[in-house]
Amino acid sequence: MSTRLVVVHPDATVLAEAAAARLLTRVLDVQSLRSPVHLVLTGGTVGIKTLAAVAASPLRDAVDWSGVHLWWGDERFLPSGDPERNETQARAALVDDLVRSSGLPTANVHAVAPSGEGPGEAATPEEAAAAYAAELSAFASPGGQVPSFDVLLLGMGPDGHVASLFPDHAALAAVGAVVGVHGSPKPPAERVSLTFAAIGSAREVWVVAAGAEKAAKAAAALSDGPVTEVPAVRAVGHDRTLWLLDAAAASGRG
Ligand SMILES: O=C1O[C@H](COP(=O)(O)O)[C@@H](O)[C@H](O)[C@H]1O
Repeated sequence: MSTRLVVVHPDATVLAEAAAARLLTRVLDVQSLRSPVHLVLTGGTVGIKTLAAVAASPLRDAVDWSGVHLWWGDERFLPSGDPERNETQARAALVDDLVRSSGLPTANVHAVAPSGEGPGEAATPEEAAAAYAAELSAFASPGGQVPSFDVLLLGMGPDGHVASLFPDHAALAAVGAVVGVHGSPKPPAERVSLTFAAIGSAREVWVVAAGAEKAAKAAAALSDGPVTEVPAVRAVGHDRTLWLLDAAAASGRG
């Protein structure tokens, strides 16, 4: 049975540092049991702050990064290197440094294809989604569509979206592992996202959120509100779900 734990930190900085320490400890624990480790990164304010805290932590040197694969829960469908791409921000905060200095193989960094016409680029979100699904499937656990994700990080928007699954959007009902998203209410309009099926297959899902503007939707998700209004309610890990909040984001709970 899946368990849920809510942990409240005083502010966004402590939240990011605690989430980073927790993530590195989890990787070390998993590496003592099995290899490789599959981690899913998130974009968003606290998500990227958490990656920067991982980069700054002395614990990162205890991890065998050659046995870690990095994936993304969603991507903004934009050209390579665009500053709004989750990949670009994660590379700047952590990933490029791990490749440069900590032995993370470039082949273990599984980004969603950027928009464009060149090699490794995709003309539409659907084309990028299909390529990402194929990459996930190449590392899938037996009988599955995606790898057995050890930790899947998600940010949550003030509207309750997770990954690129927005309230009242058709992508909430998508089947398969990955969906191309059009008409996102948050720019850019075109995105690529893991589906709820893929998110729910992760061993652990960790939602990281900070700020008073997230309080109402965090409270709604934690009291099992309707998924069409608060997609984050379906951010549930197979074994465990962690909600890592700052005090402001937790302030809407009764
Ligand atoms: O657009 C996105 O937004 C969310 C949350 O962002 P935040 O800045 O409100 O924390 C993020 O989790 C998601 O990955 C991203 O594409």
